[in-house]
Amino acid sequence: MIDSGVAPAASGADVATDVAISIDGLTRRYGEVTAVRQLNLEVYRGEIFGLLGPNGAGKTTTILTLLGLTEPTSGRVRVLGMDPTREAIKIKRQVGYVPDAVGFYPTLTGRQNLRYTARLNGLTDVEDEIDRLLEQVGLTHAADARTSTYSRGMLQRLGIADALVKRPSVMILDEPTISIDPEGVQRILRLIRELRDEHGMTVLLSSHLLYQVQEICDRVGIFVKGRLVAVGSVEELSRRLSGGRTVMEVGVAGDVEAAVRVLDELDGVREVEREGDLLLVDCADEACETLAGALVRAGHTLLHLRRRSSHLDEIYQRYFHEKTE
Ligand SMILES: Nc1ncnc2c1ncn2[C@@H]1O[C@H](COP(=O)(O)OP(=O)(O)OP(=O)(O)O)[C@@H](O)[C@H]1O
Repeated sequence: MIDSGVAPAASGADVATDVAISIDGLTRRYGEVTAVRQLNLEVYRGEIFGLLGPNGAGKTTTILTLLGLTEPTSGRVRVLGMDPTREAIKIKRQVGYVPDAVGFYPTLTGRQNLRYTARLNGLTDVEDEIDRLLEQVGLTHAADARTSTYSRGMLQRLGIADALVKRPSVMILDEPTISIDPEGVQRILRLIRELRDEHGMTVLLSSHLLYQVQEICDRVGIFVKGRLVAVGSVEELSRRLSGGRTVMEVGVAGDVEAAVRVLDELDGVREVEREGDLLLVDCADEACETLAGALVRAGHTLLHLRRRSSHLDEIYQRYFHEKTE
């Protein structure tokens, strides 16, 4: 059994100023299907949090509950301290939402659609902001074309600009880059990171694209069949799975075989393997700190020393299989 690190949310946690989203015992059933089961989760202000999980795991249902677009069967949800069921309109003003399939008025241009959203939100004097957003999502060239001529990826980019027009303090994105080309993805990820760094925006995104999530998210939650089976940073989850063992990458100048002999002798070192110019040292967590000193004392010059953590896809597969077997 893998320790999931999933603890119930503290009661009344949403009143604390550092929590943007709090979910406490959320269950959502559709007839016989339980889409989300006893979910407890907190997303902190200024955090980028990734929801991961296979099709049908319950990610979209959770997001719709946060936006007041569907009601919990039981449990309690708060967004910026507000109850989405009762204050959906207020939440809509402060939360930008990018659904997986974005719809716009097809006969209006991208720019006109953004203007329309701004007006709906009571914002005036937004022309410069709209120009900037179109540039940030890479749509300046198509700003004055009707959205009926946009590709799916272009609509998705416009969806992100549209959610940002109202200057939200929380952004919720469902598969934000699924139709966007790799170069566009890098641009969008950079933008999300900048918005967090510069404006302290809280970001919740769902994705299947694990490398992307690994690159951008501070913490991730892994969903399987309506349950959140693990929460933490990629490094924390990786450490939890490794059961107190670590792989260290070591690079030394000169006599590599002699370095292998030094490492093999150390307490807590289980195996030393070669991978190109590097040595991979499988050792107990406590042994990691002794490697560098031992090598230097034996006269080796250390060129590289780094803890190797699991990639998110490895972590995901492990938790996924644990819960479905
Ligand atoms: N309106 C609905 N009516 C009935 N069942 C639904 C409804 N919405 C979702 N479900 C079911 O709830 C479960 C969770 O669906 P949900 O869309 O939340 O998953 P997801 O993790 O977002 O999946 P995907 O990655 O495919 O978008 C699925 O079994 C789905 O069939």
